[in-house]
Amino acid sequence: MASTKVALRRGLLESELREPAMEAKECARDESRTFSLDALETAATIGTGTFGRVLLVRERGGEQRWLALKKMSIADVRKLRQEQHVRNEKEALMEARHPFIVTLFWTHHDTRFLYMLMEYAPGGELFSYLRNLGHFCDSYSRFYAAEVVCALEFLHSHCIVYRDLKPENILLDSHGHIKLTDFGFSKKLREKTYTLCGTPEYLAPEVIQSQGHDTAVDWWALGILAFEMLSGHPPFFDDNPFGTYQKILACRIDFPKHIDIYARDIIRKLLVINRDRRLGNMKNGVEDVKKHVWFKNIDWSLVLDRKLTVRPASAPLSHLIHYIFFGHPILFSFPLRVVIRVPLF
Ligand SMILES: Nc1ncnc2c1ncn2[C@@H]1O[C@H](COP(=O)(O)OP(=O)(O)OP(=O)(O)O)[C@@H](O)[C@H]1O
Repeated sequence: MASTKVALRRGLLESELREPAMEAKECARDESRTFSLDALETAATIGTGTFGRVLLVRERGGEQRWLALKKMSIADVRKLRQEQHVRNEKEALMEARHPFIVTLFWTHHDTRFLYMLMEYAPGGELFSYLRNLGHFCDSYSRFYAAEVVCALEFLHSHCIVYRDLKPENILLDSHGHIKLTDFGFSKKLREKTYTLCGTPEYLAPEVIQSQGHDTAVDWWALGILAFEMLSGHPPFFDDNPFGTYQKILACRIDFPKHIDIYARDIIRKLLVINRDRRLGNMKNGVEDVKKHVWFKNIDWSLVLDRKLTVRPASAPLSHLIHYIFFGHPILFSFPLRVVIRVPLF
């Protein structure tokens, strides 16, 4: 059922923005540090986005640490009316210091560009691994889902709704742990919000129906992500967004046969149209998610310390041999070996 269109990086929805004013003043993210563009040397372009590019940089004569510099054209941001999203991204990332969220060190602007200096995640996007492998096994999916749960728990405790959970926005660090990125659609919630934004396949029903939404949309998106990791495609998909929305609202989930019963159960409980009955959004909040039987072998105290490993039980013999000889978590071995994208020079 996975259409070739799903294999492409999914486009974002344009939201209706009402605040055209550009706020672009310099901001020192780290109290003890400011940076200077002149002191940064560029090694390569990591990738390009809608309004600019992300560069791999490091400080001349400073620590030899690699950093990612997102450079956005002010003209393009204005043309596409994305000022509010840039502002949202900065506001959320400045507040969100967490092991599973990419760290923003510094922001800056000149007459033509806005700059965001961030932690570099050398493993690239989870999306690439997922598309290369087709789908992940139950253990890998649970591993990534557990780290996402911790990141969402943190964001929601700071009243930040993320609104753009998908494999393209989950980067991996050099040890294979996640770093959420792309906070353009995130928002500090003061009350319910109404902006239509996100990626069609990941939109919660209440967003499609413009009912006003809150952090519950991230738990819906976790259900979509878990399904996509386990099956290789999202549960609701069509050739055009309207068809996708109809399928989301119908909420008929066809599970591929290989998906484990506990995984099916948590996905069903996350993909609940009535958000008052959606896992993660009920009285016990995130605890209901953490206590779900799919996560029964997860030691949550290890997750935050980035010490969770994946048991090689369901992995091929080669994984097991690697694990026994090297004592590394399975993440370091084929197939989810993290490809570190630092140029050799
Ligand atoms: N901190 C980072 N470390 C490593 N790679 C990064 C980092 N931030 C972004 N990238 C990569 O750089 C590329 C461009 O990212 P950018 O955020 O500009 O655009 P995008 O998310 O791909 O698209 P858009 O801006 O249109 O949503 C992507 O491939 C992204 O994975």
